[in-house]
Amino acid sequence: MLTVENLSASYGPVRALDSVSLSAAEGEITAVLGANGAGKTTLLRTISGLVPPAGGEISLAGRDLRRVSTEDLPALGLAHVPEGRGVLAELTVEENLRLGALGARGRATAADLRRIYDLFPALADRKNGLAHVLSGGERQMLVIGRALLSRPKVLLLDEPSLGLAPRIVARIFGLLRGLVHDEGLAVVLVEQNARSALSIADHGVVLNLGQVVVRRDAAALVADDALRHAYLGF
Ligand SMILES: Nc1ncnc2c1ncn2[C@@H]1O[C@H](COP(=O)(O)OP(=O)(O)OP(=O)(O)O)[C@@H](O)[C@H]1O
Repeated sequence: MLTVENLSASYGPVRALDSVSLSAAEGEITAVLGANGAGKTTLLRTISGLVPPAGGEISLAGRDLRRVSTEDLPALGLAHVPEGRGVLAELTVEENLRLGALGARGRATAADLRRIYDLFPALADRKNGLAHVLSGGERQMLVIGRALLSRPKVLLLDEPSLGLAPRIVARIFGLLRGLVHDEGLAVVLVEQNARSALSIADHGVVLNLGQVVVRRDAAALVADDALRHAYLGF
């Protein structure tokens, strides 16, 4: 569904991505792992057109994304949930969700909203409350739910586990796994929490200094003690 080939990107003299190749298939989660500064966020931002590529190719269902502007991506089926759980704090939970449909499809229908509330019942309980009262885990559910309202084919998720208790991470990742399985979504999951990410991922790609240093099935990566210790810290 999403294919990235030999993608490079720089910030001035800093080469943050160096010829990175990766793909994300329908119904699968590709985890992108690596230390601080490895280039994970830059990879997602370059796919989304927020950082201009210095070279390489990006295609979504065969279409060249380098020629598509960022604001047109939701309509083509690409949703990006950046790090930081940005919600509009003074809007209600439901108003925040409705924003997710706007860029891609116009107005959210009652059925669209019901689908998100079925997936994340905690949001249904708070739908008329202001987003600023949500816990960190609920905010993460809200930004994922908002992205899903555009009915993406590919979902880019940047560090969804950051700062959340392990129990909440397990719950959100479990929901994500179910969603990918049921709806055939292709997910690129950027995480520093390699252990949790690999517990739900199909494939793992490790970045180091902007380059892919390991690419394995998730289970094989977890089973390889030497790789795990060298790159993943668990
Ligand atoms: N806006 C920027 N301007 C200049 N350099 C940047 C900028 N953003 C990132 N970098 C540099 O690019 C490299 C890759 O950073 P990036 O944020 O993509 O890594 P990361 O793997 O996502 O790390 P983190 O987990 O800390 O977000 C680092 O050397 C970083 O310092």
